[in-house]
Amino acid sequence: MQAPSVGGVRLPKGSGETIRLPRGASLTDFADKINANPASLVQVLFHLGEMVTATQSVSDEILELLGTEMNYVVQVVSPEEEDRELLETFDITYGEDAGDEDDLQVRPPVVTVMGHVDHGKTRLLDTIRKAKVHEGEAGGITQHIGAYQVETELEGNPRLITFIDTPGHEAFTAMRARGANATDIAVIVVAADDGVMPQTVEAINHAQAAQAPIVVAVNKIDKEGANPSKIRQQLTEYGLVAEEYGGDTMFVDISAKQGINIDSLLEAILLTADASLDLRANPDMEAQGVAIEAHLDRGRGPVATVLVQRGSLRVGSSIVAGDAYGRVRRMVDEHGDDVTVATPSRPVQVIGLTSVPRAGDSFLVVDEDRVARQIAERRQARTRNAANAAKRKRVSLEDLDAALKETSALTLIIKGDNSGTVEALEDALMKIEVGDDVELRVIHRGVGGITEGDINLAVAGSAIVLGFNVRAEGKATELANREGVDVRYYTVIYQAIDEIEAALKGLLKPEYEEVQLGRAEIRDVFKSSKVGTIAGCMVLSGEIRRNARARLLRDGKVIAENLPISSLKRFKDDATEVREGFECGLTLGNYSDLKLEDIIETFEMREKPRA
Ligand SMILES: Nc1nc2c(ncn2[C@@H]2O[C@H](COP(=O)(O)OP(=O)(O)OP(=O)(O)O)[C@@H](O)[C@H]2O)c(=O)[nH]1
Repeated sequence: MQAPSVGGVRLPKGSGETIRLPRGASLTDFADKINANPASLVQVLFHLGEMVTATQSVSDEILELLGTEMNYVVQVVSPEEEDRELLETFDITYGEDAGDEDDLQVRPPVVTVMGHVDHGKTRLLDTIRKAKVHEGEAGGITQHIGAYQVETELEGNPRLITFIDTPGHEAFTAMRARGANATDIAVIVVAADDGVMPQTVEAINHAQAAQAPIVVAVNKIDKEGANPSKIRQQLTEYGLVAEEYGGDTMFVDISAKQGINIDSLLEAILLTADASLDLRANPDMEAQGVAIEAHLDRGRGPVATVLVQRGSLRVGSSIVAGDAYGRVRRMVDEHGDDVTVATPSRPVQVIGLTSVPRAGDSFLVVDEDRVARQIAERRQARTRNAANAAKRKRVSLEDLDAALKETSALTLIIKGDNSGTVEALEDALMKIEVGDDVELRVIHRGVGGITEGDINLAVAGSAIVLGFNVRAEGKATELANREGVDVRYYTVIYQAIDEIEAALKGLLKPEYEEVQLGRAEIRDVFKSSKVGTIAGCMVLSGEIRRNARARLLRDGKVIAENLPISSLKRFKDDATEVREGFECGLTLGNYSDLKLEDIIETFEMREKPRA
């Protein structure tokens, strides 16, 4: 192994081998892989012009740059890839139907209802639930398990639709954030007496981002002032053109309250599904899908509602959901009835997990309990590592590399009375535009009063503490005073932004501009064996100062730049400055090409005030 030296540090260099790092790894993670000292990697990057600390999470590009420099091939692995590889070690593929075309069977569409606050999402889900009870289901839908299925009819054929029973796009996006795409079709509810509102637009954006076809339910048509055609018109702006206007989006006018046109809405959902989606899955494989709701039940232990997306889930199966695992002891549907087999698009409550998964976690059935446990444990370890890494990153301020201190940075801790303001303040601060040579860093943010912990962190990270509608608690104030920590209180966001902006400008490296000091004309040139070529001058304007910089002009052209006024005399005496209208003798370093009538211009560089 070679041991090259960068900035005096000896490093173990690779010979082209591949190292795999999770996305967002730090230099410490890198160093672990190659048995090096993290500080030496900080230095390598420093010499490459990148200033990062050992524990900070760095970009793919930096990991790769470091790899190239150290002669390793770096492969950055995303969490999804990591998980796929984990499953591969058990010979499991998640997310695909096994078998071929012939094994696929039609499955019901899964629908999420979204829309603006109070436009009737909950009411609509209730109405559908009550109106469309499975034939022979005496009790109706009695349980809220997070999703339910209803039976309806299309062109004389019985059909099922699955509704996710958590209205709104928060649940929808939370699931998508975990990589789960549980929804096939989005029903956007718009109240006909209110019109398109901000969250209507958000919901449309979310649905479109997920590439879920949209059916528009124009609700509250029973109300006075309801104007369904206005809704159709408003929505054309968002790319939703009603079929009757020549578009391909189905609009159905309904009243969730009076149960008007609910059947038409269900029909529209099925028609849209049939027209734009190929909803088929293989029921003859081990079940896979997504957890849509989970909680800890006092009597039954962890309870999770899962949506089967492919395969069939059976009582007795070994299952892993996120980092929870177990054996399916019992399955219950939305009527409170026991289920022995759940086929694609069927939501069921599963009892038998040893811990509670998160909404959006994927689940899958494996051959043996042992495999389920091993997958869950490996995922738990990964979650723990990620959490530890995050924690390390937070306290990393103590070991901020000296190199980093050389850059101009303003480090902040933000505390506020609620998470919304803290976020808003951080966002706004991050948007302040200052040059590239200064950086704003928020090392900690949180809700609540300013604590001793915050002050200690501020000391370690040389940070300023911003309190928005919160104050330092007793001991924290003492500590801040003792340690000289700057704690600032605000109640108005703009005031905070203005002050931080001013502080950032103070940190900017100064910009300089040239300021002319004076001009002199050469009237005489003589040589001295001791000091070289001397110019006898008349100061035409301003003043000539010793040690100022000068340029030489001949016939209006610059013939020499950046010359020093190295000696300056008035008659026989040394002078520091000679003003307009006086004669002087000077030398320009050892520059000797001086002629009569040349002009000497002197100037100095002054710090430019910032706008
Ligand atoms: N007149 C009339 N009122 C309705 C109709 N649908 C819902 N409402 C009423 O509108 C109000 C809001 O309905 P919700 O179903 O709670 O609305 P939501 O969209 O779920 O609201 P959030 O859960 O707050 O986002 C309730 O008072 C409903 O009774 C309707 O078709 N006609």
